[in-house]
Amino acid sequence: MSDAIFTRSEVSMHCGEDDCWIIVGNYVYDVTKFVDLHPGGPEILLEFAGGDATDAFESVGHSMCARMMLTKFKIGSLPEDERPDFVQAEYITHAKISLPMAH
Ligand code: HEM
Repeated sequence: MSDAIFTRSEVSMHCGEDDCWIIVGNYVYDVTKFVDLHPGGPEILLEFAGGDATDAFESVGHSMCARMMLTKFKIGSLPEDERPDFVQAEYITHAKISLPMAH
């Protein structure tokens, strides 16, 4: 299931509180069930519904716990030509603790 490829355009169709996908880095996450549970509140997550939350997710300084949590919602990846041009930190890719890679 997490081998699936979704374009940014496909992701953008899942933009409601009952169907909420977001992009963080190279990956696509279905966070529908998490929206109401988000410690930062549902509204802030819904602002990014169907869109790219990479910068917002990183700039808040989410804990390792939040990063591990994110991996549980992964449903697929962006096509290679739609991926951001940075190397995804391993803690998101494999849900294991490691230092972010240098750009
Ligand atoms: C689905 C992805 C997300 C997950 C799994 C997640 C998870 C969490 C968790 C576990 C916390 C508690 C503090 C911590 O452990 O770091 C938190 C806090 C917070 N999150 Fe998220 N978050 C997500 C997306 C976002 C996005 C896109 C934003 C947008 C800016 C955001 C904004 C915040 C803020 C502002 C807090 C701090 C709340 C406070 O301390 O009052 N989160 N998040």
